[in-house]
Amino acid sequence: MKQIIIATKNKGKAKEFKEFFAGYGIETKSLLDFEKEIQDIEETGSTFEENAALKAEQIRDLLSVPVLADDSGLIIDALNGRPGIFSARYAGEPKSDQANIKKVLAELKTVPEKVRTARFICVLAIAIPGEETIFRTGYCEGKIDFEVKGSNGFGYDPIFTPEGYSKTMAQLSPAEKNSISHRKQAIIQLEEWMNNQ
Ligand SMILES: O=c1nc[nH]c2c1ncn2[C@H]1C[C@H](O)[C@@H](COP(=O)(O)OP(=O)(O)OP(=O)(O)O)O1
Ligand SMILES: [Mg+2]
Repeated sequence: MKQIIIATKNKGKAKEFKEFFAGYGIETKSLLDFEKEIQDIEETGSTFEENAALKAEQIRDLLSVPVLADDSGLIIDALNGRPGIFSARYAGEPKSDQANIKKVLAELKTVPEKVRTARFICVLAIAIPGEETIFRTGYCEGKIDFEVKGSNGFGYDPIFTPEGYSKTMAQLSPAEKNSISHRKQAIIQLEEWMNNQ
């Protein structure tokens, strides 16, 4: 495989996938690279897998090429797993990283450091014309900070400190984040499949 379409309009994800796949000699294009506007896909599933499949399969059917989609989010133990599949729109529409972060910090205001445990999850779906969709999952364990720190990355990175680190994801360099992230772990799971393409 020489090229794969990433069914995302998230610039942060698109950039990370470009870097991961360059390492395998595969070129990526995201939905942001198309001149003709591609409609937003409604994420109506009740699991990360369902939403990843919805995104990958709709774009595959539209373009008739191999498509990868990423459905990801933040799972916070003290919030019973929220925001979970609702991570992107946790504070409502239109989706805003800043508003989402504000909501999470407010909900965790009185929660002590020790029990602020959380994990990022990334579910990848790969949809290829005429083939069955395949899935791979990656996690990154960590804790939710009390305040916003750093400006790299995207989403909840400024409030997430990965296990074993004393900086938030947004204070790590892109290369450091990409070596430990949930997305990287999911890509590692995909490696065997990629080697057979
Ligand atoms: O590495 C990450 N660092 C920080 N935050 C992250 C990360 N990975 C996912 N997240 C957050 C962002 C968003 O609030 C949600 C994903 O939602 P999700 O629907 O999968 O993505 P999206 O709507 O931003 O773009 P799209 O659906 O077009 O791929 O989890
Ligand atoms: Mg989305």
